[in-house]
Amino acid sequence: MIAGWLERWFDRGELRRRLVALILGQALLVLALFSGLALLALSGYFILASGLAGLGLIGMINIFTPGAAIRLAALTRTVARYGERLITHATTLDLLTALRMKVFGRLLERPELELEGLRRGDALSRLTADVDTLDHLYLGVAQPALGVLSISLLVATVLWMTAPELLGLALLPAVVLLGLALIVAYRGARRLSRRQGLDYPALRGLVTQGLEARLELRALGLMDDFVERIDARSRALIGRGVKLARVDAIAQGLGQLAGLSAVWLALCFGLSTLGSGELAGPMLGAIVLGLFGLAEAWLQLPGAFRRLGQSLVAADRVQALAPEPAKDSEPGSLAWPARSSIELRSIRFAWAPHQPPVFSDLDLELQAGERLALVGPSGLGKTTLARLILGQVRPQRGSVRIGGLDVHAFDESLRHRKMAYLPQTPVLFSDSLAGNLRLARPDASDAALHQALCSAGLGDFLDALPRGLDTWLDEGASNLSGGEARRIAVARLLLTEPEIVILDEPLASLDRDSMERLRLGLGAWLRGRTCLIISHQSECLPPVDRVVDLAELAVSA
Ligand SMILES: Nc1ncnc2c1ncn2[C@@H]1O[C@H](COP(=O)(O)OP(=O)(O)OP(=O)(O)O)[C@@H](O)[C@H]1O
Repeated sequence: MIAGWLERWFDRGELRRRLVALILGQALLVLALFSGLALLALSGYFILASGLAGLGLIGMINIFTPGAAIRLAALTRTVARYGERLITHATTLDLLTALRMKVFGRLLERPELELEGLRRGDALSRLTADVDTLDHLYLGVAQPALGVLSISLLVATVLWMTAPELLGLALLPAVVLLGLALIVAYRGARRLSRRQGLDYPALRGLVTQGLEARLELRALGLMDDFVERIDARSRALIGRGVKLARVDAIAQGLGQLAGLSAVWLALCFGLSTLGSGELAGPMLGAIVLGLFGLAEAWLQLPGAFRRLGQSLVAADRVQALAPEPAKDSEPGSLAWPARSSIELRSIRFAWAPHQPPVFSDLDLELQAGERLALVGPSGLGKTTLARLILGQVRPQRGSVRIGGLDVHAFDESLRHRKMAYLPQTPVLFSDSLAGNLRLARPDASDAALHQALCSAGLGDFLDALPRGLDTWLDEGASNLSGGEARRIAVARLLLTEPEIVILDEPLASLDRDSMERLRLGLGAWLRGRTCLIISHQSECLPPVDRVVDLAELAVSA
């Protein structure tokens, strides 16, 4: 299971490079566990032998060899444990770093539309948490499980050689009980973690929504109801946490019972056979304390199996959010055509199979360098059309061609460089004004930024800012008016050099004066570029060659 998952994310070379470290770490862990066990067994032997010799029940004993062996075991345990931690933690962190890079790399390969969904759905923070959970998979699950299995086999072999009857009478029942503890831990954690994984984002989403809509909720008198909903969700989440803790406690209890039952059973049956001379007293002491050491090691297992359940749920989610890219989705590698005309032919597009199509048979053509205004009432599909041209979504039928070539044949980064898009609600980052503008052109001089702001009609606005280009913009540009934020986004666009420009409501929320200034600035910049301007009304547009009403286009289609 774990091996299959690892192979899906890492190629054999990457795994082989880390394999030596992983094997060395595992060997050191087994050595540390074995030394701990030997320490207890030897102590048991030594204490009983000394006691019996003191009572005169056995003859002289050698105290030097067991004493030296105890010191050696204690020293080995400490050094092996230190080395194991050092090696395995470094390797696991290294693997996790590589995994993170791969997961986020794959995410970036997903279509933009899906990424939008991820951002909204809080999926990214869940993904980060899930990748972090995966460090348990080796450190908290595979490694202790293999280590404990190794020393359990070792103890079974020693018992088989020294007191074979204890194998069936003491060890076997304890192993059955331990198996039960592991099943409880694994199944309980898997079931509850899956639900918890859904509850956390739902609660976070609800709290964020509540914070964003707090003024509306207050105005409508719905705040108490909303708080009650958050409360109910968090109570459900806490309830699941309590259940998980209960499962954990039951599994730990069963695990402890398994270990201690091995000790007690070995003691009882061992004592009963002492008289028959099958087992010497000091040897029984070694076995009982050795089993005590094994019981201690077994205590790690229920926790490891609980983490296995949680990690596998996390692994499934990571796999689902960042699946392997389909083999046929190789990015195109065509060069950009000399003439950037746009041609949409017989387009049928629906957002989802069960939804009515936005377009059922749409044709539209823009000559290279032409400036077209697309007008029409809200909800008719103007933005959808822009996204089809940008290649963000694919039509179910028909083709979108740029310069005669399919838009998806171009590499995505080339498309981003050659096609600029001003969305209806552009995003500004919490950064300085200059930082926001330089996203479009990192090497732009202050003079270029100043010029872009003036062309967007923000010359006076900039002059009035005490800190000028260094002015800080709050998250979501909340310290700006809607019109200012929109024009800053336009200024950012003016710093780019695209062949095709799509502007979604560029002059919305502006007064007549600002609109006039922006029309002039945009008009000069758009010269020579193929341009599609989307608007509700045919008035208030930058100068265009042609106006097309989408309502007529869609009806005539
Ligand atoms: N991401 C999406 N997922 C599902 N449906 C969508 C999505 N975006 C838009 N739609 C639907 O597609 C239809 C066209 O929407 P679109 O935003 O393209 O219209 P519009 O003409 O640009 O509207 P407006 O002028 O109000 O921006 C609408 O019915 C809308 O609900």
